[in-house]
Amino acid sequence: MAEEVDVVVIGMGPGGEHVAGRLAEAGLRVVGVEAELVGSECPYWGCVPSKMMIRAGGLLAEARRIPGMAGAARVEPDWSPVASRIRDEATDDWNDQVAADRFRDKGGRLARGRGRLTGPRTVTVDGPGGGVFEAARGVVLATGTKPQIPPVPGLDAVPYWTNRDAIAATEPPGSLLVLGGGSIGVELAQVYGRFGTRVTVVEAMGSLLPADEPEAAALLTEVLAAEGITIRTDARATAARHDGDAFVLVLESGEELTADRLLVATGRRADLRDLGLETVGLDPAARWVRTDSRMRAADGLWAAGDVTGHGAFTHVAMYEAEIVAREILGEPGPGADYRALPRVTFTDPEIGAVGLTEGQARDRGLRVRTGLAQVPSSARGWIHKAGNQGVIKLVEDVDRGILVGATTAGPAGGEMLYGLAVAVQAEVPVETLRHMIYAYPTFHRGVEDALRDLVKGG
Ligand SMILES: Cc1cc2nc3c(=O)[nH]c(=O)nc-3n(C[C@H](O)[C@H](O)[C@H](O)COP(=O)(O)OP(=O)(O)OC[C@H]3O[C@@H](n4cnc5c(N)ncnc54)[C@H](O)[C@@H]3O)c2cc1C
Ligand SMILES: NC(=O)c1ccc[n+]([C@@H]2O[C@H](COP(=O)([O-])OP(=O)(O)OC[C@H]3O[C@@H](n4cnc5c(N)ncnc54)[C@H](O)[C@@H]3O)[C@@H](O)[C@H]2O)c1
Repeated sequence: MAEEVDVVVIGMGPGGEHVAGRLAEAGLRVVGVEAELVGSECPYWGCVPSKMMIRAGGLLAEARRIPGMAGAARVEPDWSPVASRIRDEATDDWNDQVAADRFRDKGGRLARGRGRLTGPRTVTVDGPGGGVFEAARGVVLATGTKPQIPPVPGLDAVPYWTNRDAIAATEPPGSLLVLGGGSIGVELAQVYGRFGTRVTVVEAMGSLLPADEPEAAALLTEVLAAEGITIRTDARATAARHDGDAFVLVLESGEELTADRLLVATGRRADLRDLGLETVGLDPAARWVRTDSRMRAADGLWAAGDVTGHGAFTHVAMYEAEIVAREILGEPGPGADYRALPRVTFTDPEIGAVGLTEGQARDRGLRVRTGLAQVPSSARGWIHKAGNQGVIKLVEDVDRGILVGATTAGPAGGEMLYGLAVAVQAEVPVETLRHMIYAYPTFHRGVEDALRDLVKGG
């Protein structure tokens, strides 16, 4: 016999946790289904512990900048406080009791196990908290993503790391090969490098962070190389093996790269095969669960987070989850709008970006004007000196006279982004941006320089 509830949420990562908690607090009968840990990737193996690692690596880098600026400093990296902080403060030793209790305190019911659709508004959960649930209002899919492992011959037979192993490591490896120079690859490469690991990043495309502005990617490449990281772009691995203690990646050129560990960070993908999507008329072989702007995937079925393919970020998961919550509760509010989607890669320099890159804007047929400013040339960048590398790039849709994208790379690059995200979202005219006051001497005052360059270039 199926048990009747109001809503079943499959997957309790940041997206599922948000929508399930909101609906339970509103008094609905909500079942949250989770196969692993409530909270999932972000707090246990992603954003939070990786940013703790980055904070620690940043402290080392700042200390190394003291000579010539503030005296002398001897830096002795020690991974143990980082590992302890991740174990004790971030993850409770990968125990989700606090998160599970938080959901129950809101009135939700947690079903531990693997959920799948077995018909419209029907979910079967296999596991200790299992059962069959009829969801009167509907079902929310928030099942996230998993690492995408490329089909490199031999890779499936070697004990490579994914982000989970790199986050849970109790000591830094002597050497590390990082396959993939995207966000995970560059963030973790820099951290481990700062703790003394000899790091090589192998990226298939022509640059690191290939989805970002080339100016930002070039800057990051220069900084990482200066820190001693080896970067191989346009590099395709044709084989992988594990010889005794060492991992070997064979490149197309025949060159062999060797290290103590191999981290695979080549993107993430949704796994829709076992979710029973065919029982509601959707394609289980699809790459993502496609939704309308109200996050509706089918009648009585919504999706939120990584699984929708709009950007694998916690802020996207929570944004979409909030739309689903409003839809189910009948609350007014706008549908999803990704024009000003912000993203920050937390390297040093941080790479902030919002909206379209120049390339994306041109591909859409927009008439584009760009403006560029170098952070070291700004008053604050010059004052900052050591570690001041950065660049600000603006992308204008000339016909509308508004910014459609921006990149802010530099110290506090992620924080510099905020004003530009508002400008893109609210379509603030470039003329207005040019004639406002930028506090002196902030890093974001460099935006004024980039605006000047934009107008000059036009
Ligand atoms: C190393 C790393 C660093 C990151 N850093 C950042 C960052 O700084 N900022 C940022 O915004 N994002 C960051 N991200 C991305 C962020 O973690 C994800 O975008 C976010 O976790 C997505 O949330 P979600 O709810 O969509 O899915 P997930 O967090 O993937 O959660 C999905 C949950 O669903 C469960 N599940 C799946 N299928 C089933 C099923 N059939 N039944 C029951 N349960 C199921 C899974 O067990 C999982 O717990 C990072 C990711 C990684 C890996
Ligand atoms: N700061 C953040 O917000 C943050 C941090 C980490 C991760 N994330 C999220 O997690 C997602 C996954 O991160 P990711 O770094 O794994 O993916 P990614 O898509 O950012 O980068 C993957 C990289 O691997 C490269 N690649 C793919 N196949 C390859 C191969 N066979 N050989 C060499 N290179 C190959 C790609 O060209 C790409 O540059 C990100 O897209 C992002 O949305 C966000």
